[in-house]
Amino acid sequence: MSKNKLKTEKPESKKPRGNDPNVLKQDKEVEVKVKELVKDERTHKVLGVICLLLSLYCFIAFTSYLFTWEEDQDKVFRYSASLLLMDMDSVKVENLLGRLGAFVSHWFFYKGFGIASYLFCYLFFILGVNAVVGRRVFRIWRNIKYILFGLLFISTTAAFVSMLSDFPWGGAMGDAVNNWLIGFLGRAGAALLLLVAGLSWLIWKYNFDFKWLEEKLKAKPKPAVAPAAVPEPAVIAVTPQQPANTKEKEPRRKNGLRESGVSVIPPPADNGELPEMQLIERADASITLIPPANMSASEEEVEEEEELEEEEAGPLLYIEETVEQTASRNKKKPNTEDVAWEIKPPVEEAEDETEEEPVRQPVQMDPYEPTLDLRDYKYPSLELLDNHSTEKIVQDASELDRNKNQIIDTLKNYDISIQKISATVGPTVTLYEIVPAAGVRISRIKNLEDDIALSLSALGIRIIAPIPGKGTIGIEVPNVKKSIVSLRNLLASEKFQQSSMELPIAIGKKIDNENFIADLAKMPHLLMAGATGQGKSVGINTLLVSLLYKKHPSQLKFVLVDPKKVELSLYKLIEKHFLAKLPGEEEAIITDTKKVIHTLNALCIEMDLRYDLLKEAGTRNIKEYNHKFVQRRLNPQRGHRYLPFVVLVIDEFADLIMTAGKEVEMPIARLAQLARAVGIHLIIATQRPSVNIITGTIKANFPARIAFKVSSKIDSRTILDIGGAEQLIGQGDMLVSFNGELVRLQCAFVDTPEVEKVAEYIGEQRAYPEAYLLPEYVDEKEMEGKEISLQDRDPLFEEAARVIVQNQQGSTSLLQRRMKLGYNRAGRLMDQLEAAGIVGPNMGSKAREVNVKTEADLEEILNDIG
Ligand SMILES: Nc1ncnc2c1ncn2[C@@H]1O[C@H](COP(=O)(O)OP(=O)(O)OP(=O)(O)O)[C@@H](O)[C@H]1O
Repeated sequence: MSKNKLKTEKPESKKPRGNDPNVLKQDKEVEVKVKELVKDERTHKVLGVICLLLSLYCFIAFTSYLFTWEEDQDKVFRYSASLLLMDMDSVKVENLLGRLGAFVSHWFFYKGFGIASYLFCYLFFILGVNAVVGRRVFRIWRNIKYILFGLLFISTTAAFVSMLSDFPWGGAMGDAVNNWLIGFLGRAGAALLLLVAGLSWLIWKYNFDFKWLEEKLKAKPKPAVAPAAVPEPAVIAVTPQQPANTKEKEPRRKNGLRESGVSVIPPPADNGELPEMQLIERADASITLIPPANMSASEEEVEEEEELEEEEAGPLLYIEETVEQTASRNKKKPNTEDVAWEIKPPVEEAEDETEEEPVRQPVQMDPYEPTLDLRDYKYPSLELLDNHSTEKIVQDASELDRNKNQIIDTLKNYDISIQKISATVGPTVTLYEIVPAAGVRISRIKNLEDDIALSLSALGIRIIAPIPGKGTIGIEVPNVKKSIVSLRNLLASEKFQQSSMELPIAIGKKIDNENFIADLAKMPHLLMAGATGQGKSVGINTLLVSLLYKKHPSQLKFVLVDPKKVELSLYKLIEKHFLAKLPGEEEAIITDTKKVIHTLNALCIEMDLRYDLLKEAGTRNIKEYNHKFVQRRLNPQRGHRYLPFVVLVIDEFADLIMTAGKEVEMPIARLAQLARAVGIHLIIATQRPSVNIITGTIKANFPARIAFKVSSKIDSRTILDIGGAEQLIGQGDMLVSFNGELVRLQCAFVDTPEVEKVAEYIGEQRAYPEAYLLPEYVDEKEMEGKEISLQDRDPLFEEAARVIVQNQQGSTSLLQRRMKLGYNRAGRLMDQLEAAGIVGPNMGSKAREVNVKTEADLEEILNDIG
C-alpha cells in the first residue's frame, strides 16, 4: 500500500492521535486562542499605539491647560465629572481637547502633580515605543524610578517656588509635601533639602568626575612633607625613621608571611612556573627557593633568613611621588624607575600602639595614577566615527511573509507540520523560530538540514536544530536589505560606555539586535579565521578601535604583526602612545618573519619578567599587582612598575607558520598558555584555518574563536569544531564561539578613513618619547659558536660577580633588577661568570649554583683574572 493512500484515509477513519497536521492544528488553535491573543505581537503593537496616542493626547491637553485653566477651572469645579456628560451647548470649555481635555488636565495638574504631570506623557511615550517596536528601546523600570522621583521632586519644588502663584504649579501633591516640609524643616531647611535632592540626582545620573576641583586643589602647594618636594628626578630621599628593633614589631600573618611583601611569599597559583616551591626574598632582593619537602625541616633556616633579612632590610618602605616629580617625569622618560621617589617610613606596621605612637606619622599619600604619565591625553571622541547610513534595521513585512510561507511549504514537503513560527529580524539575517507540531522529532528536521536549505534556495541559510535551551528550531535566512552595524553606535551604547571590563571589545550585533561586547582579558585570547574578503581586517580594526576608545596609553600596548604589510600600517601614527617594539628597531609594526620570531620571544621574556615581579609582590595576576602598585605598596627601586596590558595582534598567521613553523608556534603556544595572568593577550587572524596552521596546541589555548565565512565545512570545523561558517554570507557576518556558546553576529563596521581619523587624533597628542620597549632578545643560534672569552669581559663583570656572591643566588633576573640591565646583557654576564667558575651551569628555571661562598674568595678570583 502506498504511503499517500494511507494518509488520505486517515482523516476519515478514527480521530488521529497527533500525526495529522491539519486536525492537530485546529485543536491547538481553539485551545490557546486567548493566551495567544495576549502574547501576540499585534496585540502589543495595538496597545503601543494606544499608549502613544494617550501620550500625545495628554501633551496637547496639558499644554492647552496652561493657557485655558483660568476659564475652565470654574466649570470643572462646578460640574465635576458630570461635566463630561453634559450637553455640548450648555457648557463650553476652552481646552483644545474639549471637556475631557479640561477635566483630565485639571485632575492631573490641580489635584495631582502640577507641572510634573508632563512626566505621564513621557511614561506613555516610552511604554508605547517599546510595545510598538517590540523590544526594549527604553528601560522601563529605570525610567519609572526616575518618573516617580521626578513627580515628587518637581511637584514639591514647583510648589515651593510658586507659593504666591494662582496656577497649580505643584498640584495638590506638591502643595501637601511642600507644606509638610516647611512645617518640619522651616522655609530655609526645605529649600536646602530640595537643593540637595536635586544635586544628588544630577550627580547620580551624570556622575561628574570633579577632576577640575581635584586639580585645583592639587595645584596649591602642599604643606612640606619631605625634602624631596624640590623637583629633582632620579634623586632618592630615604628617611628611615623606624627604630632599629623593627623586626620585633613586624606583624606576621597567620601563615607566617609578613605583610610587607618582602618575605615568604607563596608562589602564584596559576602561573605554572614554580610549582611546589616556596619563595623567600631577602631584604637585598635575593631570592631563595625552598622545595616544600624541606619546609618543616628548614623552619629554623627560614627564621634565620627572616632575621637576617630584617636586620638588613631596615624598615618597610612606602613611596610617594609628588606632583612636581610626576610633571618632571612626564617631560623625561616616563618610566617609574626614573622618578624621584620619596621614601617614607611605614605607618601601619607597628604592633605596640603605645610604644609606636610618636613614630606613627600618618602620611596622606595619593594613589599612583598611571594616566598622569600623559595627563592631558584626550580619548578619541565618537564624532571621529561615521554613522553608516543604513543602520536602521529594515523590516520588510512582505519579505517576512514570503519567507514564512516558503518555510512552512518546504517543511510540508517533508511531512513536517508546525505549530508556530515567529521571526526576529537582525541586521543581516532573520531568524525564523519554529515549534514543530507534537510528535515531530527534531532529529528528523536536523537530518533534513541540507534539503531544507536547498529548498529555500537562498545563500547563507543556517539551521539550528534545536536552538540550545529553547526547544525550538531556528532557520536563519539572509535579509534582502542588509544593514550595516556602525562601530560608532556600539561604542556609544550604554553597555560599552559603562562597562567595567578590563579590555572591552565591541564585536557586533546579535540577531536580536543586542550589542555583543566582550572582555578580551577574560577570553583571554582570540582566534579569527575567514576566507579572504569576508571581513577579517574590518574585524581587527573594530577590536583595536574599541580598545583605543576605552584605554589610556599608559594602560595598554599593542604588538602589531602584519606580514601583509598594509593592513595595520595605519596604526603607525600611534606608535609612541600605544605600540610596543623591540629595542633598537625602527619600525614598530612588524612585517618581517625573522623579526616576528624575535618579537615573540621578547614577549615571552616580558612575560617571564612580569611573573618574577608578580611573585616578588606576592600577587597572582596583573590586576592584583597593579592594585598593589597603585597603592604604593611596591617599590620601583626594586624594578616594580605599573604593568600595561599588552595585546599581540597577528594579521596573517598562516603566512608566519608557513615560513617559520615551529619557531613561531612555540612562543605563541607558550604565550597562549601562560600569558593571561600577566596581562598579555593574543588576537590571531588567519585566512587559512587548516589543521597544520591552527594546531591542537594553539586551538586548546584559544577558547574564544571567531569565524567569518570560510570556504568549506572542514575549515569551519577546524576553527569552531562545528560546521556552519561555510554558510555565512560574508561582509562581516560571523559566528563567535565563546563561553561554550555559538552566536551569530554581524560584525561592527569601521572604515579605513575612520581608523585613520582616530589614529591621527591620538597621534597628534603629546606622547611618550618612544614606543614601549620589549626586552632584548638574542637568538641562541646566533650566539652559538661564539666562545665566551674572559679577556673580553663586560665592564660590569666585577660588579655583577659581587651582587651574585653577596646574595648567594645565581639568577639572571637578580642582575637585571639590581643593575638595571636588559635581559641579554644580564644573560651574557651570567655566561661570563660561569666561564670564570663563579657560578655553575644553567639549570633551566632554577637559579644557578653559586660556587664562591665569600667575598674574600671572590676578590682572590678577581685578582687572578686580572
Ligand atoms: N562588518 C562589516 N559590515 C559591512 N561590510 C563589511 C563588514 N566587514 C567587511 N565588510 C565589507 O567587506 C569588504 C572586505 O572586508 P575585509 O577587507 O575586512 O576582508 P578581509 O577578510 O580582511 O579580506 P583580506 O583577507 O583579503 O584582507 C570590506 O571592504 C567591506 O566592504
